[in-house]
Amino acid sequence: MTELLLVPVDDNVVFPGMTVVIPAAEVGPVEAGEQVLLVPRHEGTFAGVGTVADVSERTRLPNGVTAVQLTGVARGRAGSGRTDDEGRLRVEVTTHPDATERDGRVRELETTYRAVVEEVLELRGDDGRGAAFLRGIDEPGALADTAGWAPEIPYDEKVSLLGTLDVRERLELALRLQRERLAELQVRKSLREDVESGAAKQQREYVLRRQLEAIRKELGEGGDDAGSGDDYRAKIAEAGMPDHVREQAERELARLERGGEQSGESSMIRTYLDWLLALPWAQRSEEQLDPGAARTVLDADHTGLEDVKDRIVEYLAVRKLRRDRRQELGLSEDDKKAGTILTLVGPPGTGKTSIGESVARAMGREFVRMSLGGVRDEAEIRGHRRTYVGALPGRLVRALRDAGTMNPVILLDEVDKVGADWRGDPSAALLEVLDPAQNHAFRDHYLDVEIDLSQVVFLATANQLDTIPGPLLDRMEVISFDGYTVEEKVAIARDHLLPRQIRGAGLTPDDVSADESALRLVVSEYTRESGVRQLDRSLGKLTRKIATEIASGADRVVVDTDVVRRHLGRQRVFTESVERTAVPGVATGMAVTGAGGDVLFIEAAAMTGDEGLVLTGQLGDVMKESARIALSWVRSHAAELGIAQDAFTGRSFHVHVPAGAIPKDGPSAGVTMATALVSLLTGRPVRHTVAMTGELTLQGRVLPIGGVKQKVLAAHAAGLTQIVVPERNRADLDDVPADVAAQLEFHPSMTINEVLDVALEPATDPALEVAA
Ligand SMILES: Nc1ncnc2c1ncn2[C@@H]1O[C@H](COP(=O)(O)OP(=O)(O)OP(=O)(O)O)[C@@H](O)[C@H]1O
Repeated sequence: MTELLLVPVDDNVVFPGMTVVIPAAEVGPVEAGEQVLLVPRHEGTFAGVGTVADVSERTRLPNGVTAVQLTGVARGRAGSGRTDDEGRLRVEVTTHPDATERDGRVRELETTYRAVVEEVLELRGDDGRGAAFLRGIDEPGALADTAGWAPEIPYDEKVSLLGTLDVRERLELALRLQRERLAELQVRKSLREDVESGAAKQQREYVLRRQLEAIRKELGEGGDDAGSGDDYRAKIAEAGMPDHVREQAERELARLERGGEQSGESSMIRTYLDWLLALPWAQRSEEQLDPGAARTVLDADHTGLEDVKDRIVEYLAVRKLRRDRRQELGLSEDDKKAGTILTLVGPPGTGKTSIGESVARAMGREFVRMSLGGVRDEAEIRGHRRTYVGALPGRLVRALRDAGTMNPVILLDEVDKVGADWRGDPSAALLEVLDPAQNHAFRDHYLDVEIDLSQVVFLATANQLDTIPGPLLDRMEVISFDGYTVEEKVAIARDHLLPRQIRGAGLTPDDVSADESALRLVVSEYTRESGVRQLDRSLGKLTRKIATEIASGADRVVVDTDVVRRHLGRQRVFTESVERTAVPGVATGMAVTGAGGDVLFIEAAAMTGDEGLVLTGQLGDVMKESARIALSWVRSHAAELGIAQDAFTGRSFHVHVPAGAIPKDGPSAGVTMATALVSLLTGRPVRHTVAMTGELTLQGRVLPIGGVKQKVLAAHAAGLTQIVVPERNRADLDDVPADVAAQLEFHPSMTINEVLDVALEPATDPALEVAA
């Protein structure tokens, strides 16, 4: 214990490691090389812990005062004291150097502390010196003490920090203080930015307005003619608005005129009036509902899709009868039979959007497409209130503006991709829009007037049903698009896609013609899809190449299989199953993925290990369960399957489903997984002509699944001919087009044993069975 001169430091805290300069008169009689105890003091009250400091030198400050430079060394606590001859207080001091051991928690605190302080430094516009200083500090206690430098941290907190002798506690405290400091800095920064951007915007607007005035003057237009009150008055009078809307418009106009041009509100009022005027209040298309004529239009635009067209024509016929016989049927004026909306569901590129367009054409109405993909916010449908900065009307109002009539066909595209989050549920807004009891008085938040949507025909499209919100689905009448057969695709290419591509490439039918075998080649070897998107793209590529030939002087090109191969290059889609199923352990399944029907190859492998089952390929929980069921069933029937019981001991099994082919309905891969495992364990390869689907139970029963038609079409397109489906899906096979069904052999199965009988090559060599 040593006796040191006590030097009070008023309202300031000097930490070990800090250097301060204090007027010599306040310090007292000390020489370089001596030590003193610096103790923080506030309104006469001393802090409990101070800092032992080295006196390094005396300097003369620019103002002539002599000062002493002191550097903090360690924490120190004052014990008993006495007043010396010169009236100075000298105290017994116990020093408390920092303990240096570091445990995991301290290390963790250090890392977090550094990260937080770096962020603080960045916000404060550190030039790198602060960061370098921080890096130079190695001891955890000293690191915590760096909080003592922060000007934003109040005296009391600094005193507590100095008084915290335990290094870990000190770090915890320092971290809390720095976090608070960071939060405060962040708030200040965003406030500053808000103010700046607001001011910049206003300034910009002001400058632009001044320029506009100058330009008008230059043009001799004087004042502000365009968009003036009179101008609006005339437009409002002509717009044919319903009374309540016109009154609202006039009220706003009066506000505009009262406020004068310079008022900050005027541009907002103008924008609002422009939007009100943009709606086609008085415009209607004369509706045609002749079913025969409609059918002609639908047939002209689309090949195939007979069921779809039938359903649409029925819908139109019902609509027409209800309209014409409203009185006889005792229907109210409101009843438009718009309660259900036709929803076209199916894989991409199957013509859902384009048939929607045809429906509009058939009904003699305008068509607008309103994409709902990724809409999460109710305000996107219904607009933002005008009080919201940058407010705009919602998509419905914009759709009506784009349509130019109040009775268009509006296609709600991708209803299955509507999401909801904290900003509100867009599907609730949609429900209101679609509800005939409410939609004659739809209120957009921005326009804030009632808009009559009851004349609009709504259609919807979706890739899948399962993600459509339930209450919406209740209102929908679903029409499924299951994808096209090879022959249908060829016909679509010949009648629609190719002629359009030919025109698009600047060619005429005199320049090019294509034979059917060439189109079939493009369909089957260059595309793999349920719809016709890739097909359209491939034909586009082909016609562009031909256009180049014609432009370079060629006479006329007849597209045959050679031309296709020359222009489209190597074939893209292989009939893979022959190759893939050549080895035991691979089975061909059928699935419906987000892109429609597809075939997938499920692979099984075994290795030494005790992990039981390993699954790879981004499988959902349901698929993982299917795989477990498959393995359990195979194990429990090993003997009858001719699998040695020890085939399972000390071995792990690995089931892989290639990415990109993950079925939407997880359980339908059950039989395929079991077949792959049995194939692996018996060494019997799966027949390369067989494709299968079905849910498997632990008892080995095969349960029905969905999407039969889509799956069968995909298997057919992939060149498979033996199709295994659950017995209870037998009825669904009627949906498969007859020309496709004629080329396939179906095997409805009740049990997995029946599946295996069809799927596996016979056991050839008994030795193989054991070897696996
Ligand atoms: N049966 C058909 N007859 C003629 N053309 C078709 C047919 N089916 C699709 N098409 C054409 O294929 C293209 C893709 O169709 P469309 O964009 O309507 O698909 P979609 O089902 O709406 O796809 P998505 O779900 O991705 O929106 C369009 O150019 C469309 O005209």
